[in-house]
Amino acid sequence: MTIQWFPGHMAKARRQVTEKLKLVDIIFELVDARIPISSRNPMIDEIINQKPRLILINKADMADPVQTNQWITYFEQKGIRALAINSDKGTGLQAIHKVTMEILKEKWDRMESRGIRPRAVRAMIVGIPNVGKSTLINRLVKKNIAQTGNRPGVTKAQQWIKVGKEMELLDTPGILWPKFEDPEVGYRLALTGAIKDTLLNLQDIATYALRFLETYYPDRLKSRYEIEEIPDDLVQLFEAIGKRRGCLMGGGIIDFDKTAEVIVRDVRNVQFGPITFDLDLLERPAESSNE
Ligand SMILES: Nc1nc2c(ncn2[C@@H]2O[C@H](COP(=O)(O)OP(=O)(O)OP(=O)(O)O)[C@@H](O)[C@H]2O)c(=O)[nH]1
Repeated sequence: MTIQWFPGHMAKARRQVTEKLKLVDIIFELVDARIPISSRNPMIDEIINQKPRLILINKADMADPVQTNQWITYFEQKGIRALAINSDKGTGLQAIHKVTMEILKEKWDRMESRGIRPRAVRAMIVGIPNVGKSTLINRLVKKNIAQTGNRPGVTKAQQWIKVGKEMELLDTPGILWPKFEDPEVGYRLALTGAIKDTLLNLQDIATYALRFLETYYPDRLKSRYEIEEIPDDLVQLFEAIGKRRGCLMGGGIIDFDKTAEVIVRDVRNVQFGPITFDLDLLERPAESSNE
């Protein structure tokens, strides 16, 4: 899905999530394991207010597992439970219900002490575009409900999807916008496929990826493109990769656009192995004042 986030659209998205909040006991906030902070909505705390929440760090198969564990600790130190999952394969999903019941224990105990019979937990998934919301819903219900229930122009009541006997999910997830203001975050969103390529210059995105790989994963960069030494000069690096990958125009001149495309595609297709891009955001003042 392609979304342009105009202020009006943001207000509408926010309103839709806020309206549904009162229907659920808990929010499942889906983030991308490669960018657990950059893939969060900047106003999420304000939007979901005091509602209990579980952060689901999705696409864990594409991220560095050591980093993912550190992110889980990070969130838990802030008092938010977090789980690493892979919605594509269904890994880690079994723990969702158990942890949800731990989060909601007090509320459930209170209900029980007032003689209210235990009922299924009601939950809603929220997250930025492409983070895997529909995949997760489909996995949880093991059917292809999420997409088919979402035809435009079809007026429908709020639908609940049963996940086992003990949980019910809203069939439409809440789509929230990512942080746009920070260019670094923008590149990371582009590299993980959360925003359209046309929003940023492809050569800039590729340059960002190369610099990142050079800094944190130089061996993976060298081995992917069979380069002995990474040249300091960016043009030379592009040329070396372009030559290796046959990105040439007439006369043997390197096609920089094509080379950029190859690099970005390789990152998205995990050709450099699992990578976490949010390595250095833990101490950002903007983030800590947000939480
Ligand atoms: N490798 C991997 N891919 C995943 C995982 N979860 C989702 N995907 C892929 O990510 C892409 C986006 O998934 P969707 O479920 O369509 O994401 P969404 O959040 O519903 O997207 P919007 O409808 O744009 O809001 C798809 O190609 C999925 O197959 C995961 O855990 N691992």
